Amino acid sequence: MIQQFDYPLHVICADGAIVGESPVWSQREQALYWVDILKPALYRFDPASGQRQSWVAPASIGSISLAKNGKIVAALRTGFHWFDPASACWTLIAHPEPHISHNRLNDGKTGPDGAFWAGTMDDRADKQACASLYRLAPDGSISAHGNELVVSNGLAWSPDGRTMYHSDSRRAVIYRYDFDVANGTLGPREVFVQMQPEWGRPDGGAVDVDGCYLSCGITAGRINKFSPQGELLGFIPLPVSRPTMCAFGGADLKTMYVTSLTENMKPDELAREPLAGALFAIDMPVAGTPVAEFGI
Ligand SMILES: O=C1O[C@H](CS(=O)(=O)O)[C@@H](O)[C@H](O)[C@H]1O
Repeated sequence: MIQQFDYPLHVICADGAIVGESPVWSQREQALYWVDILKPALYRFDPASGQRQSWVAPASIGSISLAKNGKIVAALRTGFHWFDPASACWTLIAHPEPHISHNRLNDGKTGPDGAFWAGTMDDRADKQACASLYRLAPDGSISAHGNELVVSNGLAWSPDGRTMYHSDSRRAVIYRYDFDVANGTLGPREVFVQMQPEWGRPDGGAVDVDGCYLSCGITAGRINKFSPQGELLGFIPLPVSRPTMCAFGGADLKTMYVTSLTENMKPDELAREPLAGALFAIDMPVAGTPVAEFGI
């Protein structure tokens, strides 16, 4: 039986982001970072003080990861970059696809191997399967781990680090791979979930301490909760139709932050959804699995 989970939901920021994405919780700072891909901008929110900061990014910013050196790794359209919040400087690390001008880097996350995993997406309206998944190692080298994707998305790892989840939003499929933490390598790709239309397309995801995969169902206005076996257990309804990514935060990792978008929404849809593009916080009964920081 599929359950509806009505957990308390709070609006953190209702600025109408173009494409809000990549919420990342900093345990060290007890603060949340996230991006608006197309603005393009990086944000920081301190729940204790309510204070917000923002930085303009030099190109579309698909995702970010915190790094062990206190900086941020960013997946910009122009390649992987370092961002130093202290100096507000962006520095190129490497570009995986300088030859494909219509692609941009999209969803990304640091895995339990300490590397930043991020994939690309076809940014054209008529999307083709020309995107790939990349691993940026702490030494700055890049390796490819899958191609013929349309919109790479949904990266997350199981609590023991031995399973990696990854989706292709436009193929409406979530994959799972055995993950070798010591070597940062993947086993064969397996279908974890083939989405039903009413569940939405699979956007960003996160894993809780029970090993359940929570996936933003973009266009369906919900977060789908899947068991470690890929069974739909239920969903969290949202006041917006296009949630983009979720991440656990708070001192106990029991706050789920959720970003959303307004891109390509028609005026009547925007009128019906005054919170489109907002950042939300949901009080969760089960804590999330901590996300690793980039580096060794
Ligand atoms: O991560 C993203 O995913 C969405 C998914 S979809 O292509 O709409 O299915 C996309 O809208 C967004 O631009 C992108 O950043």
